Amino acid sequence: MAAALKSIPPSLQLNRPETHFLVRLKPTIVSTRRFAPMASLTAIRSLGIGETFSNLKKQGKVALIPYITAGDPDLKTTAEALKVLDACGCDIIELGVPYSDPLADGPVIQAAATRSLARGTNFEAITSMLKEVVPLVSCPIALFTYYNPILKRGIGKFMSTVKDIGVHGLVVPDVPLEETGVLRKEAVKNKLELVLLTTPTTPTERMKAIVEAADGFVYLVSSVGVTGARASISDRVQTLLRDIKESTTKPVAVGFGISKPEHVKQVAAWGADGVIVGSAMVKLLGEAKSPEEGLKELESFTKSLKAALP
Ligand SMILES: O=P(O)(O)OC[C@@H](O)[C@@H](O)c1c[nH]c2ccccc12
Repeated sequence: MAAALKSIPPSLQLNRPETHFLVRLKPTIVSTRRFAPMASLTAIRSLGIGETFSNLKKQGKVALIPYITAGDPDLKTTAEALKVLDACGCDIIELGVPYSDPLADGPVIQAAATRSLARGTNFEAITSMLKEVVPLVSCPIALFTYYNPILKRGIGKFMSTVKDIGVHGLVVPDVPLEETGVLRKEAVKNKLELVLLTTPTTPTERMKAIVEAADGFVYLVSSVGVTGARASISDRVQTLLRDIKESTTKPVAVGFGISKPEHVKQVAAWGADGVIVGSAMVKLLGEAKSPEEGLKELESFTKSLKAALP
């Protein structure tokens, strides 16, 4: 794992409130949730990722997108954390599938993956937890996984499993652009939005190809290196956002290093459609004295970030 801390290998190109009054399954309860208008009483599905962004844009709002590692400190707490994040007004949630060789992750998320795997978290346990929780969460969830676990299960099988649990999107940081064709075809077939990543060192033509192929949103990695809270966010992000927005009308969300309300405010002011916060959230949950303590800290931290966003 220590090796993984080295810089990312060159090949590894990284690459809410339409409130619909809805009669839920139990017709006695009416709730204001961010769900698509229901065709029937049988299916409750939140809005998709792209739809969420377009709703926010109409309201002049910026998406708050937390990332947490599934199973850290345990899956029960992950289930609670998803509900807390949703209740605090997060607009999309990235849920990470723990992986043994997370090349693009810094020490906080690496440690979270190690803890989660050590507890025996596996893909099957994550999907059964999600089957329970997704209907209770009003914002779309994007499953975050490295490419290898997808290949291990078979792309088609993986995609249909993910669709069946009601997840809306997929973020695969290490899929080489050249291999996104197959992944994207299966994702589209299963109505999943495949988010692709561009970095400060991605050549312009390659960035344009990534942006063209991305669904849901474009993930702009704010800085070179691995994930992890930074003291400040490089003002290069402003230029990178401008360059990307010259090539697309697709929403662009910025991640890497964002860990304070002032970061969130700054990145939104630079024109981001969404801000992604991972390591700072993962640290609160995974390193707290108890799961309850972690959930409490997650709630107040998330509220502070939400308050800083337009
Ligand atoms: O942890 P940070 O610095 O806040 O960055 C978001 C990041 O955690 C999340 O989007 C993510 C987790 N693992 C990744 C690997 C590659 C790219 C992005 C990620």
